[in-house]
Amino acid sequence: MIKATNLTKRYGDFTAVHDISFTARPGSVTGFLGPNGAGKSTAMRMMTGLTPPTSGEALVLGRRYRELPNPGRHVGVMLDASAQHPGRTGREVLTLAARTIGVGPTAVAHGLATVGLTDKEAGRRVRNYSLGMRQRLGLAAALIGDPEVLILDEPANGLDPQGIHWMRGLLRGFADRGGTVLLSSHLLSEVQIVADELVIIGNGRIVAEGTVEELLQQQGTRVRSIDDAALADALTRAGVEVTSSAAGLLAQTSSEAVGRIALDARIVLTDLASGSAGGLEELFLTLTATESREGTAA
Ligand SMILES: Nc1ncnc2c1ncn2[C@@H]1O[C@H](COP(=O)(O)OP(=O)(O)OP(=O)(O)O)[C@@H](O)[C@H]1O
Repeated sequence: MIKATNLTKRYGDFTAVHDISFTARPGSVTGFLGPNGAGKSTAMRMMTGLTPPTSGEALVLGRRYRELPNPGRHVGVMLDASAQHPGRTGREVLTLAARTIGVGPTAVAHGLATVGLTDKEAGRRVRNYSLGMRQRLGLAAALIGDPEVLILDEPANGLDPQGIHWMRGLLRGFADRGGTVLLSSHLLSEVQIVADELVIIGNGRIVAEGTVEELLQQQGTRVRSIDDAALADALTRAGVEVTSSAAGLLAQTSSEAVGRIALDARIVLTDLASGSAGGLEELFLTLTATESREGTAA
């Protein structure tokens, strides 16, 4: 697993990562989500021993990354897919990665097959790769040591919808076999379809975390019924805060509580869902609004 405890990084008087603590667990895909400049890459660099924290610590499989014996056999890392040597072929990049951590050449063919790069593509120089192909190659390099943990910075960047769907299957399978996955993105849509748990970061701080369902529940419950006025009345009488909009009623309680109150009032529900009409997108924008460039400029 990955455990960050009070992880902080300061550059002069600028704090890029401020006191973040979270755990990414085996068997689940944890999405690290935040707008540009939120501190995701800096946090991942600290987790993989590339940047020393100013304070706090990040442990991977119970140790600091640099203290892991042959870390490539335990932790697959992809921080910058475009950093691969442009003059080498994909196969050369993977062969070098395999040699560095001491795995045999069969791992190269297996890695290429896993990420769907053909023999012909593997023979081309990386400078001629599309961004999506580089991401696939980066993933193959991260997976080559058969690690238990994956730390991936913006792995879906440059992938087309089919590519994102494919990556989701790959990471899901990895997690289902007991692996731990931490992946970052600035796009909710990318993370939402892949991740079980979300850690949302804005301006270096964690602003929300939990499963998609838990985060949606924080926004309340969206409900429609055959008589919204009567339902709003019943909810208010039960002490639940209710607001009305074109999308129906938004009740500040769980969907179970709304269902029970409607049952008691004998009102038929026609629609019941966690979260506001804007869903997680609205939550993400609200939580990170004051932290993002647009929020700061406004
Ligand atoms: N070496 C450095 N020196 C000074 N500031 C830095 C350094 N590295 C990162 N920062 C700053 O820290 C902040 C967080 O950057 P980081 O790259 O971690 O963000 P990010 O969430 O990964 O963003 P993006 O989605 O754009 O990749 C930014 O304001 C960045 O300019």
